[in-house]
Amino acid sequence: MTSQIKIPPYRIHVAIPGPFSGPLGYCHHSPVALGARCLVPLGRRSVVGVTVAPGPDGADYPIERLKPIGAVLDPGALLPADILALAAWLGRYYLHEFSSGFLLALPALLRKGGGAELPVEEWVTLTVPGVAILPDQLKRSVAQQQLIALLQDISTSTVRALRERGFSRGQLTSLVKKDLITIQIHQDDQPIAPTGTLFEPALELNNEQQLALDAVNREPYSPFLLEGVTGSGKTEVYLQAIERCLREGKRALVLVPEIGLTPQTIQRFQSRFQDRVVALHSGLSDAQRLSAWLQASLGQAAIVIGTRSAVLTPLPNLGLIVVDEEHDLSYKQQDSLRYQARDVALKRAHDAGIPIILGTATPSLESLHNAQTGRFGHLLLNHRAGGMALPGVETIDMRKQQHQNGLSERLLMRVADHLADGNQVLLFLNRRGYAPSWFCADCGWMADCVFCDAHLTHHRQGYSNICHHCGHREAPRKSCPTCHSNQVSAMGTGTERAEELLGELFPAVPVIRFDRDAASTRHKFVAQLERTDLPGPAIIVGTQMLAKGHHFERVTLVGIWDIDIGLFSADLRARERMGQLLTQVSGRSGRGERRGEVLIQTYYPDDPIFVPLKQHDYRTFANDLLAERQRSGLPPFGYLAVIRCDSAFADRAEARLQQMAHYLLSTKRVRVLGPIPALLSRRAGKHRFMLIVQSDKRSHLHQSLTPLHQHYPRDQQQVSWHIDIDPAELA
Ligand SMILES: Nc1ncnc2c1ncn2[C@@H]1O[C@H](COP(=O)(O)OP(=O)(O)OP(=O)(O)O)[C@@H](O)[C@H]1O
Ligand SMILES: [Zn+2]
Repeated sequence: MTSQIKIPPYRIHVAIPGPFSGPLGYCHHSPVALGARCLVPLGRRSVVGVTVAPGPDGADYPIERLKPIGAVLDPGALLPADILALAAWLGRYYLHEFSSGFLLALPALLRKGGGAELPVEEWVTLTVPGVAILPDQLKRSVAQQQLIALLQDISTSTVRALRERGFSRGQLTSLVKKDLITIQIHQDDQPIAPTGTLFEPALELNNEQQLALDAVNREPYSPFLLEGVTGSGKTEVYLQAIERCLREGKRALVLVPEIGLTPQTIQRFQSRFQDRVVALHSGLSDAQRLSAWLQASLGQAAIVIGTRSAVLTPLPNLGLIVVDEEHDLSYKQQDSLRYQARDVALKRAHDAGIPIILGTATPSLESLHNAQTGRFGHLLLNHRAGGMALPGVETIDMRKQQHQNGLSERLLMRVADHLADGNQVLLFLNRRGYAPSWFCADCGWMADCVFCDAHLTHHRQGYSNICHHCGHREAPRKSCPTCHSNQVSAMGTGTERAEELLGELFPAVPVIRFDRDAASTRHKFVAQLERTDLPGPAIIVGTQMLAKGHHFERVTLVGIWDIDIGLFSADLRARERMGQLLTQVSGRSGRGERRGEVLIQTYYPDDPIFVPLKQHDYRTFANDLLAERQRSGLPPFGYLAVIRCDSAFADRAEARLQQMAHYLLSTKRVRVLGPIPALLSRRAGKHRFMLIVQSDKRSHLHQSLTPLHQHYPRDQQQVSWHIDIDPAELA
């Protein structure tokens, strides 16, 4: 008896989570659209993958030995061709698992195999009386008047969209009771056509803004660096460039740093455009993220505004990309697939043949170099938009000052003056917690983390000593373990202590703190931001969270409490970051009607970093750094990768990197430095080493590094390692 098993005739290539360098082959009884998800067997498990084009060696494996696909989850392509191509490029370029770009492109629920349908929505429509009524007739409620006026403008909307605009369920219900609107439930997956119609008129551009806007042409791929001093009105240029893009029926993608995507930012876009704006950020639940993603990919949104991973959002007929604060560190993912979203955005714009605007007051050295060598158009806004002058910047020589916990008399007096004038003051202290160390005044002992090569930070809230690297916590010792003295206490000043001190000095003034503890969630962060809107003087104190493009209308004094530690960091980019941070933080001063002032406390007032920064000359500062980079062949004049390796056994980690160094040197295409211990040489019980790999040619770097994954399995003998292409820091 012969039984004939019929082999499904179609060969399907699927990108699957795991350490594979290409797609895996499966078979199926019918063709499957590229970009659809399917459920496939992998060992004993069943996993969700994405169908893709065959890899280089995908065609020759005998089809009878392929396993059949378990189920096809999508009727057509879920990821369009442009995103598939970009996702494949991501894995290759960043030398990571083949599937990582595809998985990054999908919202979590879709990665887990969930359905890709938009949830049903509640739609609000005006009734006949609702169309006819004059909003003023709703005498008692301003909100209801605004709601009716809005609906009369846009005719229909979802309850969700109205709530995003700040209207409440109760206000809607009142209008239903008055028979002015109806709410109906149905699903809508029809794309809309962007129109660029505005709710509020655009601002009249000043000369520089107009020149910048006019330069952003419609030609195929044209990248621009929009370098505009703080408060120069870069956002208005984005808004008007987007308006023109929507008028042509195309869509726009806007990337912002994580902390910059506040309800205020989203509102700024929503109150300008009648077209739908969809936001993608880490504050969304999985279901909300899925809904936003589907709206974007179905073409229901005209503008998508999002953080790092939004760069891979499918958007039909994309016409413009904007990357705000392009220098921001949050664009670089620091684990797993270590991509740089700004660079991915450039690649996306290039492949789509569309303009892209990178905006900032403090360009990254890479972007500045690209602009100065003509690879990017260079658009300049040298003046503040409202005609306000940039703040005066001065240093305070701490060697000559009396101080209380690091707050000098001079700065304290100026704080008091500005508060007395009814203004707000912003104090920057890049150190969270109560104090950076727990210290014995008799012998100098300091509390260290048992798992890391680092001191513990003292936190008053919760009264504990915490390691900021691994999260280890312990109760502060009351006596010194070395000399048994009881003279142990917190030493130095962090934001928590600064808040306490300022509260004692200015009991009548609210102190609003921003750091990862006081603003640990998006919600808390926004609540703190809202407190800064209350009338009257206030002190805002916090870490670099404060530096990211926030527009505090009434801040007239910015005080830099302590940045000296940043002057001596060993990291390649430490000075670049320092200059950016100082410029950005200083730029929060004097943005409203009153002239601002900036005071920088330092024990090193002669450090050359302060000379250009006092004159608001970020460019000279950056060009000095560029000259140094050129001398040493560092980016953007050469190409870098870091291989980091860690293990509970220091010798094993070091030996693994030693082997890699030998191999890499044998390719004769790269220079290798190391293995050397990482800046934090032990973290969470693991010893950490790194290898710095450098080349004058990008292709040489990739050719040398690509084979490493085959030669050295990633996690073996308790050693794990990864490659970081274009590292943001060498730490
Ligand atoms: N053409 C204009 N006329 C009048 N006011 C303007 C104009 N353009 C922008 N503004 C106002 O100037 C202020 C600063 O603008 P915006 O926040 O866009 O600056 P920015 O360049 O993004 O600054 P930063 O880089 O510091 O975040 C805003 O209040 C904005 O409304
Ligand atoms: Zn630790």
